[in-house]
Amino acid sequence: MTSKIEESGERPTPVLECRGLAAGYGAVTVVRDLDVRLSAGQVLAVLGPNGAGKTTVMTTLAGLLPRIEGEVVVNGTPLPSARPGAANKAGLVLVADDRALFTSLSVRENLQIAQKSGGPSLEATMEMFPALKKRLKVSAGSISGGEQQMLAVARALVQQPKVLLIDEMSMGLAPVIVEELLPVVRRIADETGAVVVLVEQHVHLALEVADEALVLVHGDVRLQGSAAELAVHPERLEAAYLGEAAAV
Ligand SMILES: Nc1ncnc2c1ncn2[C@@H]1O[C@H](COP(=O)(O)OP(=O)(O)OP(=O)(O)O)[C@@H](O)[C@H]1O
Repeated sequence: MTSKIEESGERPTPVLECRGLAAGYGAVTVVRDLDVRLSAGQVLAVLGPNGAGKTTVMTTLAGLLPRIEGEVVVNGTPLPSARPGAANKAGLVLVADDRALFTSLSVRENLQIAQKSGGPSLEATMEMFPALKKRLKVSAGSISGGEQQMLAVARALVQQPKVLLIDEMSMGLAPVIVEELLPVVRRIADETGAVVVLVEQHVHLALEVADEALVLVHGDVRLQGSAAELAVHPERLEAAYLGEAAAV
């Protein structure tokens, strides 16, 4: 069905927009000129070699690092720089690469701490993670790495994110576990309408679930476009990783 906005040719207000974002540490700029425009339910894969600036982008979007330049806009409202509380209130939720779980608390308690009034119930959230549902009473420190990652994502979901930022969910996990987890990311975007920004080292798996992708190299966007296009042109990805500028 075609929406009224599509019929009139207007572009819908993006859920997440970054314009001319520059990020870094103190006077040192490590990411430059990042432009992103994502609508509800879209998944962006942020790719690139070690040290490219991917985590810096995520922490800056979440308001944990001050922006050096540029704007971050959520549902049309510009966010103040370096205000993690304001970013969270606007609907940005970061799943950090260290997962930051309360390991001595149970899985259920980790989720209850994060729950928001009016947010989804634990039961509804657990539908996405049947394996975790069986582990609700177990301490978060005793579940497997894959289950801990599920818990970290579930804990973000109970906060009803408009923008879910997931930094390297596959860190330390076997590829077979990553193959199970990444489709859940697609489901989250499809079923909740959240925008998902995903930093991922498993490039081909990430492109399978993403709508858009960008490749950061030394803080510059070397390639940006449709994930499906990139998936069928691995040579463009290779060129970007090797430092040759290209467009999708
Ligand atoms: N706290 C910090 N202070 C100063 N420089 C930092 C800090 N954290 C990261 N950097 C530098 O910023 C650059 C980008 O780092 P970042 O962690 O964002 O890259 P990344 O793409 O996420 O890498 P990886 O894939 O290895 O996690 C690197 O040169 C790094 O040394």
